[in-house]
Amino acid sequence: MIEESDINFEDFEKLNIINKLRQIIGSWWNIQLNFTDEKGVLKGVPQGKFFNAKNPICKLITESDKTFPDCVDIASKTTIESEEAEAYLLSTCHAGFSTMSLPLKLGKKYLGCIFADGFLIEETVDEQKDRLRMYLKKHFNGNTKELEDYIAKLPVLSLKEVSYLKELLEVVLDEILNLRKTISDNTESFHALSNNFKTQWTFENIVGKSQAMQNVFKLLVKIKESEATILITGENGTGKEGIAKSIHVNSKRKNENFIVQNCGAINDNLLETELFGHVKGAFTNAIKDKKGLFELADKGTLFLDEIGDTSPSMQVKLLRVLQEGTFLPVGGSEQKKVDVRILAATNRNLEQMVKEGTFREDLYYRLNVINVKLPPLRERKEDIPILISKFLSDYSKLNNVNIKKINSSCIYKMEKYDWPGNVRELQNEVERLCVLSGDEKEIKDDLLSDRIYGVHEKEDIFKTINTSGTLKDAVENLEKTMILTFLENENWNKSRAAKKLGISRASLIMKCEKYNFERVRKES
Ligand SMILES: Nc1ncnc2c1ncn2[C@@H]1O[C@H](COP(=O)(O)OP(=O)(O)OP(=O)(O)O)[C@@H](O)[C@H]1O
Repeated sequence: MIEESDINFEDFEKLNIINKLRQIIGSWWNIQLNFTDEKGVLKGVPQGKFFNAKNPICKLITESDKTFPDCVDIASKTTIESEEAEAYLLSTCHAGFSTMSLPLKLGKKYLGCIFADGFLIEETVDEQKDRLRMYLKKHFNGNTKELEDYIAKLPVLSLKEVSYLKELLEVVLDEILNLRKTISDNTESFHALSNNFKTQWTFENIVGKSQAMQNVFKLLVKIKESEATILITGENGTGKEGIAKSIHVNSKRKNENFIVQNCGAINDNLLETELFGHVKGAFTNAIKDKKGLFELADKGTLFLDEIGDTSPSMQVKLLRVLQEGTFLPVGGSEQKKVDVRILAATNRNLEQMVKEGTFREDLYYRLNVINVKLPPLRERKEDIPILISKFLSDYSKLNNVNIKKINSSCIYKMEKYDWPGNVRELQNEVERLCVLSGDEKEIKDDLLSDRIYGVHEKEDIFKTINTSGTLKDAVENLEKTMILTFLENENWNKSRAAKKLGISRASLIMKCEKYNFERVRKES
C-alpha cells in the first residue's frame, strides 16, 4: 500500500497536462490553479510565494504579510468544505473573488483539493467588486485610481465559461487520479513481485512476467531434452546470452563447458583460429598446436553471438560443422570431429539478409531450427518492476548489504522510459542508483539519470493546443488530441482507450464518429 507520505504533489506539478492547463487557465482568465493536501496545506508553490497569483490584486493580497494569513485560512477552509462537495464547490474568498474547487479522492481517501482562484462571475460581478473595494480599503487604504483600473480589468466569467473552467479542472483531476492510481498499482504489484520473482517469473537467472517472456520460458521448458540448434534473436541487451546460458544449464550438457564467442568482435582470420584452432606453423606466430573453441566445447555448448556478422567464407565453415560435426583447424589437413551443441544469436534480421543474399539460406535454416525471440524492453514494460527488484537483490548479495527500497515515483518514471539499451541499460541504472544512494535505505527518484528523470516531459500531447483561439475550439482540440493519442497508444482498442480516458465505450464511439477518426485511422 502507498504510505501517506508517499503522496508526491511534485509529480502532479511536473505533468505536462497540468502545466499546460495551468497556462491555458492563466492566459485566458488570469486565474491561478493550486493544490492543497488533505489538511489544507498548499502544495507546489514556492515558499513564501503564496498562490503564484496571476492578477495584480491577488498578487497584492497574497504577497502582503497582513492579508497572507487570510489566504491561508481560505485555502484550508476550501479544502475542508471540498471534502463534502459532490463534484465541485463554487465559493467566494475573503476578498470577494470566486473560487472553484474539486475534491481529490482516491477511493474513499481524501487527498486534498485542486482549486482555481482569482475571478469574478458575471451574475454577481457588482456585489463582488463592492466587497473587493471594501477589503482593499480596509487593508490597503484602497480605492486609488490604480486599484480601480485593476478592478475594471479583472476577469469576469459568464456561467458558460464557469462550466468550461469546471471541465478543464476535471481534466486536471482525472490526470492526477490516473497518475496516483498508476503509481499505487505499480507499487503494490512491485511488492508482490519482489516476493515471488524467485519462483514463477524466473527461468534460471532470467526473469520476466510479460506474456512474451512467459512464452519464452514455456518454450525453454519444452525443449529441455532437445539437442536442437537454437537461434536467439533480439536487440542488444535484451538477454540473448542469458537465455543461451540458461538453455545450457537446463540441458543434458549442463556439466560440460558453455563457451561464448562473439563473431562480430574480431576479423575473419582471427575468428577462424579462435573457433577451429590452428596447427603448429600455420602462421608466423603459431609455435605450437592450439585447440579452438569447438574442441574446448566438445560435449558441451558453444554460443555464437552476433552470428549475422560472419563473412560468407566463415558461414560455409560453420555450416559444415553444423551438418557433419567436422572442421579443419587453420593450417591443418586432417578433419576433426566434435560433438558440440550450437546456440546462436543475432540482433540483425537474418531472414532479410537471406533475401538480400548476405547470409546463406542453408545456414539460416540449419541455425533456426528453434527460434527464441526476445522483444525489446519497451514492448514488455510489465517486466520492468520485476527486473528492478532482481537487480536490487543482486546488488545486495554482491555487496553484502540490505536490499534497498525504491520509491514509487522512481519506479513510475522507470516504467515510462523506453530503455533503448534494453535490460542491460536498466541493470546499469539500478546499480548506479544503489551506488549513488550510499547509506540511504530508500532510493528516491531525484537520483535517476536525467534522461529517465525527465521522461514524462517528452509526452507532450498538448503541444498542439493553441491558447489564442476561442475556448470552445481549444477544449475541442484538447479532446481530439487526447482521444487520438489514447487510441493510438492502445492500438485502437476502444474499450481500453475509453477506460484510460475515463469515459464510456459508447461515448468514445460517438466522439470518434463526430471527429471522423475512423478515416484518420485508415489514412495513418
Ligand atoms: N530477463 C532478464 N532477467 C534478468 N537479467 C537480464 C534479463 N535480460 C537481460 N538481463 C541482464 O542484462 C544484461 C544484458 O543481457 P545479455 O548480455 O544477455 O544481452 P544480449 O541480448 O546478449 O546483449 P548483446 O546483444 O549486446 O550481446 C546481462 O547482465 C543480463 O544478465
